[in-house]
Amino acid sequence: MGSSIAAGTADRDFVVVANRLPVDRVVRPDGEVEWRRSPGGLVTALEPIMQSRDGAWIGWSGDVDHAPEPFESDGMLLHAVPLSSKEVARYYEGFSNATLWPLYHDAVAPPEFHRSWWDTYVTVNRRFAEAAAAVAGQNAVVWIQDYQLQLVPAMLRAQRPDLRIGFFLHIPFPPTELFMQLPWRTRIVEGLLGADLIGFQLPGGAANFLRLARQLCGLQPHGRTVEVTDADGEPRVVRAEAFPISIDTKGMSDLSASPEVVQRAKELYSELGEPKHVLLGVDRLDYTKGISTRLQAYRELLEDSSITVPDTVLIQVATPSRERVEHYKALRNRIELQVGRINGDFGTLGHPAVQYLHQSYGRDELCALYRVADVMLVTPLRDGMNLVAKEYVAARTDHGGALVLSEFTGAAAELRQAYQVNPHDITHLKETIVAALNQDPAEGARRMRAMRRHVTSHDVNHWAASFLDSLRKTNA
Ligand SMILES: Nc1nc2c(ncn2[C@@H]2O[C@H](COP(=O)(O)OP(=O)(O)O)[C@@H](O)[C@H]2O)c(=O)[nH]1
Ligand SMILES: O=P(O)(O)OC[C@H]1O[C@H](O[C@H]2O[C@H](CO)[C@@H](O)[C@H](O)[C@H]2O)[C@H](O)[C@@H](O)[C@@H]1O
Repeated sequence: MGSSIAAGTADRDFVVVANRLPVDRVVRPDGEVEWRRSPGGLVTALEPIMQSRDGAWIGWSGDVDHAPEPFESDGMLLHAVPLSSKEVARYYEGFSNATLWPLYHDAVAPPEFHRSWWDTYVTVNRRFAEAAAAVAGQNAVVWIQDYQLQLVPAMLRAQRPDLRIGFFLHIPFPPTELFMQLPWRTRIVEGLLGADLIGFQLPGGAANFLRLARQLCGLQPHGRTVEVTDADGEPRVVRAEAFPISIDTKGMSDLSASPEVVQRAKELYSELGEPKHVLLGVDRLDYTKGISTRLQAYRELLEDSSITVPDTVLIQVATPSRERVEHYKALRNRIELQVGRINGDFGTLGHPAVQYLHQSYGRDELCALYRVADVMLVTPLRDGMNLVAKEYVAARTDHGGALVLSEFTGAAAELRQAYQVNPHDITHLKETIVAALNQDPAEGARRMRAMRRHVTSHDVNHWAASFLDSLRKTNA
């Protein structure tokens, strides 16, 4: 897919800058390289805008030391930013995923601070900013995504003051007490202030940011805005606001109601031995997702015979993630030890208590799993949003199932009818799982209908449109 074109033509009206390109490199059996679109809400929402507005997407291809020439794909220009293996280690695995990621998630794992990682983060952010400056046309809209690229807004503005610049943070923005640990805290806040609009998942993130703009940069916030002075001496307004991200709700509902997925769900249920209760977890194997506490609660329910095997099974899909980062390696060992012990202690021949899958699944299979699960366990210790929770709701076109949802996810602010829980409180987590397993079907359907109404009216298109509308009005 896609054809190679000349680089460096600054003519694009709408440019997305993200750590990753929305395509995966696939080597066909004949050795030919093909770029296949990776499924994801962000690209689904932005594709129509890209196509109607001459769009470009700038990102890393996931390859080391090699980037394809810019190429057109599905109506947008894909512009790959190259990263060397040292840069992947320091910018991506290091500063992004071993410094910022844990720090921004309540320091549930200790963040590491290394000056060499920071230096590489600056270098790589500059490379992304230069790529955006080279691609964006006069007065174009540039939308930068996420914590890997927090310096890009200011770097880009310095080169291209004509641009309208938006930034969206997909993960939580931490309380000031935690953020202040970061040796480069002022540089990050200044980097973000290069945007006209900074979007957060929750209002609390925006409030934390504005507090830091006062504390670290001496600025005076007024409501949701703060005024800065640019290099040319001109004043500019920066707006910080919440835009909770969502999913392609219709796409997920339609897929779930398709005859293939309905049939696959029946097969899965039969393959599982038609248990009375199916519980499900779907997460990247990440320490923020609370997989360990979830397993502990499940173990204790088996210990006190609140549930039994083979009447009950827990399916845990743990998608491989950031596998070279130390905390992730340690987490995998811990989780797999826990799963092994539960199965050793409570499984029966042919009926494990936990079906653990350290694999990535196709979208259809994931959707069939959502349909089969009586109880969906979403128990992160901290999560920016958690799209899995919203996908489960969208997939339950039958109004069946129950969602157990950590109050420390962004999704909890919207999915009020879920069985909300503090995952640190194992006793309450156990009680909540039992309540969800034994819910009255009419009450369950009422909850599910209400949540479905919300994700239908607040889908990913609504998210993108609200952000871009607010960006258009800021400094208009
Ligand atoms: N196709 C596929 N998607 C997955 C798999 N595991 C997780 N996902 C998707 O990855 C996304 C995870 O988003 P979210 O819950 O917000 O957590 P994040 O991993 O921190 O971004 C959801 O859209 C999931 O459906 C998998 O095995 N296969
Ligand atoms: O690119 P990876 O390092 O493999 O990580 C995958 C993505 O994880 C993070 O997701 C976040 O964004 C979701 C959508 O807004 C949100 O629901 C979730 O709570 C966040 O954790 C990360 O922010 C992305 O940049 C990564 O691509």
